[in-house]
Amino acid sequence: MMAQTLYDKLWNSHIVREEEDGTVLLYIDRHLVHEVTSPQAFEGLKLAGRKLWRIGSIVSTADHNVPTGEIEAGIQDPIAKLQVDTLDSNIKEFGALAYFPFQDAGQGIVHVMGPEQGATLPGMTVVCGDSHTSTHGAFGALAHGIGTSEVEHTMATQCITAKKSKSMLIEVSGSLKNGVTAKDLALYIIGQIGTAGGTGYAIEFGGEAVRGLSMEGRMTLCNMAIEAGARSGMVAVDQTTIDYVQGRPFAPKGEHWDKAVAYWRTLVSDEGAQFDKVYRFDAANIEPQVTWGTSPEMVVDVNGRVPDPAAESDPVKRGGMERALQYMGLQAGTPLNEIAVDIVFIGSCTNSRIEDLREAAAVAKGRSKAANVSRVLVVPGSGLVKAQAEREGLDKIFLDAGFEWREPGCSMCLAMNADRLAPQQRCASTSNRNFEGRQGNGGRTHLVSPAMAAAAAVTGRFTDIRALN
Ligand SMILES: CC(C)[C@H](C(=O)O)[C@@H](O)C(=O)O
Ligand code: SF4
Repeated sequence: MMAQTLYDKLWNSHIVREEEDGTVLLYIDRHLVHEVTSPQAFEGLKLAGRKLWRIGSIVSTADHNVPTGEIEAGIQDPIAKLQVDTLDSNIKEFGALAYFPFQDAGQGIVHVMGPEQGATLPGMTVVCGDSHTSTHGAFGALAHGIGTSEVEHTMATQCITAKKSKSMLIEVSGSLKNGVTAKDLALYIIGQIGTAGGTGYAIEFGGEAVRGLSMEGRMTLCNMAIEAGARSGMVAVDQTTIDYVQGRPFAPKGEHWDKAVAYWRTLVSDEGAQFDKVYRFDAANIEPQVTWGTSPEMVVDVNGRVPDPAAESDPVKRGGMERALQYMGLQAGTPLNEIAVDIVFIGSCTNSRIEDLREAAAVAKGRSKAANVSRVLVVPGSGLVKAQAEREGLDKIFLDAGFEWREPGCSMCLAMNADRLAPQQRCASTSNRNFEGRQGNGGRTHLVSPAMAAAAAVTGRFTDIRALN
């Protein structure tokens, strides 16, 4: 048999039917559901008098609209409240394998909750009406976002219609330097291949530097595959994957576990498998990254400078850079480490897992928020992450440093709840998108790793984390 990629294996094992033009009905194992993209889908089922095809595939939580401050008081914003209440009543009516509603101990950002519950498993097809579903590919799963009509289609039939993407391998050799994290790797890759670099491809991340990442790091990397233009990113299964999954609530148990592990170990690209495109990078060239513009590809090393549009020969790119500098309130040539920040946000499905919080806390420990920084929000990705962090005393470290310790949710990652930037406020953020207005109208977002965000919080400007050690 021909050598297969991991993507080939995941794809082939889920084909229900294939048309001559290559369109496939693809079986979906796990359907993650949040409050923003599910109301119309449930409404469609109701109108057609349909039920869920497989209740046991649905795992749900509320995340985008939930407040992260005083949650005992409930949701103040009527539109947000309606959306979250609608999810409650839909799940009550239709059922689910598991539901973690607002104020539940297991509630959290859907892409943090799924893996930590063992609801995301190797070999699965995972969908959600959310572009960052690519996160779950870290488990050797085929995972991507779907639109609301596909959410309804999946609910009704357990399938989506799809066409196979081209395959891309991004191989990173060597080991990441001290202070350089999966987030820096993700930003670096996007800086190199661009936000359209992965368009039309399913990306497999491999090589020594990727093998060396924890599951949290792999999730951060696959989370940002969508910012590189690819709907899905994935990492082959290895012992790190299996160790992470073992013992989680929805992971297989007993003899099922042994059988599952034997299968999961086959979820790697075969020796000699062919990819449509291959990129190779060396981890030794990667420094801590900071975005300077309004797209994740507008990124430089922390010790670099804001680039000069005049040096760009492509007029379209030059125009984009000029506009970005104006929006961001920056001058070409300014050293990144002289840019002062107003707000710091540590959270989002990119970087709100326990390891991210540990990395931020290691920087915050014994230090305090700089005087020019008005707020530092630390937002755990889920209730379970929050509880774990509190067991480790991380909350105290943050509070002692003058940071805010908040309740789980998407929070300031996007302006859909009460946590937002005011116009022109400059934010060091561990999230994944720095588009105009993403964190609030007129807000200025710089994407960084958790350690770099904490370093910006305590020094008041972008600072090479290694200069603090
Ligand atoms: C609201 C949701 C549909 C959206 C997405 O698809 O990604 C959001 O999570 C985001 O990050 O912009
Ligand atoms: S944390 Fe941000 S990127 Fe992730 S699902 Fe929520 S809004 Fe989207």
